[in-house]
Amino acid sequence: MFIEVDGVEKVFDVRRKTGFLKRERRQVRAVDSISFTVARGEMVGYIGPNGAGKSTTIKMLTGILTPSGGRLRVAGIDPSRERRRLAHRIGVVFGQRTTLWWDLPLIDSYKLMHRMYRIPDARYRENLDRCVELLELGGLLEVPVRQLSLGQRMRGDIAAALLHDPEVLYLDEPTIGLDVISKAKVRGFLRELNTDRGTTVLLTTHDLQDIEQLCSRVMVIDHGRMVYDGALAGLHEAGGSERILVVDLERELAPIEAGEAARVVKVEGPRQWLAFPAGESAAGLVARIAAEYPLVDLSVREPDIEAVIARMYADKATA
Ligand SMILES: Nc1ncnc2c1ncn2[C@@H]1O[C@H](COP(=O)(O)OP(=O)(O)OP(=O)(O)O)[C@@H](O)[C@H]1O
Repeated sequence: MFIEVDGVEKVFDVRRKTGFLKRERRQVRAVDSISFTVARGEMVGYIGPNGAGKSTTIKMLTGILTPSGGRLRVAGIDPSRERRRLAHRIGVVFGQRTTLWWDLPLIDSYKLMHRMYRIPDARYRENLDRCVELLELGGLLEVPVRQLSLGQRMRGDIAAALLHDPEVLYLDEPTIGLDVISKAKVRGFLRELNTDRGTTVLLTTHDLQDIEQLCSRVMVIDHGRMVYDGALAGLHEAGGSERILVVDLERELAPIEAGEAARVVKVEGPRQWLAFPAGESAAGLVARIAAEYPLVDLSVREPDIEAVIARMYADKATA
């Protein structure tokens, strides 16, 4: 297995000031004995609520943090022991932070990485050309990073993480704050990277559509523990989660009757909200409504991860 995580834990010692001289010592178990493996070429989503332990896991996989217990291997390497050797084989993108030099034109950051990673010239050129083309960076190379939009900067960061041909790419919230078009570009690129080059991808996100469009497998962590590992459809089933179809009709009408497929949960003038199982396609439902009602516009809202996980617990508690 390319990534092996076996009973890995991370405990932080936290000191908190509780009074003038008083300090309280507390331990935070950020990751609590998790185990999983990822095969070479897999693209896996890693999701969970805020503070669940996702970033801590990624930091241990890159070697930035040393586990408090358990066993961890990436490409056969113990990340925290041989962080520099591993660095040549992995790429990391933190959506909320950039690895690019803020004041320099984008191309200068790439030139610095070329030297830092000692990437052979031909390989550097080839990878750069490919990223510039696929991530549409052509017109941006001479622009200082601080002047790039968030979406442009994110594409710039993804290219930076790939110049040294990593076998695995860790992405922490790569679509956070991006508009619909930028999201589509980033997702398209990642899909291609995974299918064409076989790069293993571990993707942390709050956007279930990232997972839906990219990953056949999703792992869910909550309070440091792995609570689900499987297909996204199975997660929706386990959580009984629902998507919401919002339809605008020509005029105010009685609640739409969609039979078993969906139920109206809200009506506001000509706008109606219908809940339907998240694992099912909206296409059939939309077609049926369009055939019988004067439909003007529609949109689909995804369930958020917090809601899906909360429902999983609610189901377990009542089971
Ligand atoms: N350096 C640290 N020192 C102390 N506690 C920490 C440290 N880093 C993380 N934690 C704690 O560990 C827990 C897990 O944090 P982590 O950042 O891994 O969560 P996350 O799932 O990535 O959350 P988010 O989605 O908000 O980024 C949290 O309770 C956090 O406060």
